[in-house]
Amino acid sequence: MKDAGRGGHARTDARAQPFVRAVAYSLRGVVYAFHTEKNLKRDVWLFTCLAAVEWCLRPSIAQAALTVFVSMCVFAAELFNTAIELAVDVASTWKDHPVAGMAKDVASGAVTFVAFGALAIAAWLLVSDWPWHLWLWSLRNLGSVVLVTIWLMAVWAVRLWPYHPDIEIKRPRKGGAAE
Ligand SMILES: Nc1ncnc2c1ncn2[C@@H]1O[C@H](COP(=O)(O)OP(=O)(O)OP(=O)(O)O)[C@@H](O)[C@H]1O
Repeated sequence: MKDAGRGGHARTDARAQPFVRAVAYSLRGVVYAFHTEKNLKRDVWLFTCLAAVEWCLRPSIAQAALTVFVSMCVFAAELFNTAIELAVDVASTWKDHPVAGMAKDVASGAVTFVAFGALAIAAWLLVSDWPWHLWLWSLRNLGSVVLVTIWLMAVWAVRLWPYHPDIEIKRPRKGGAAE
């Protein structure tokens, strides 16, 4: 990693309120992860499919809120995993070390746990809404549609937010050759 943290932080206006700065830093990290991590990109599409299903089946507002919360947990778990991977790469200087490998495996195990929980909840919601009806063009449970759509737009806003890699993160393990 070249000039990792401080160089990028210096670009955020130092005169900004601490809260605004904190949000800007968080957004920077989230945008980085959503542009570089294949798992997060896949999760965005999975959540888009889930939203489409909810537009059609129109679950109750409580069920829709549950799916939004669960998807937040999945995204958060992926973000923690990404942070841990980066920290481990820096700590191990991209060299093989059994502890570094184990740390990454544990972090990815945590994501797997959350993902299975999310799948179980999605399955339970689908089963509990049986028999399914296509409510796509009706006004039924409109609050659910609004909630899911707002969260979907927020997720896609982060995914499509212009990403300017102001730091260079090299992960030689993936490319094969270490520098
Ligand atoms: N420094 C290391 N030393 C030993 N093993 C490692 C090291 N880095 C990664 N590994 C092993 O390779 C696996 C994949 O690591 P990598 O950094 O490529 O993650 P990734 O493919 O980006 O994972 P994810 O798909 O969760 O983002 C790890 O789970 C770990 O078992």
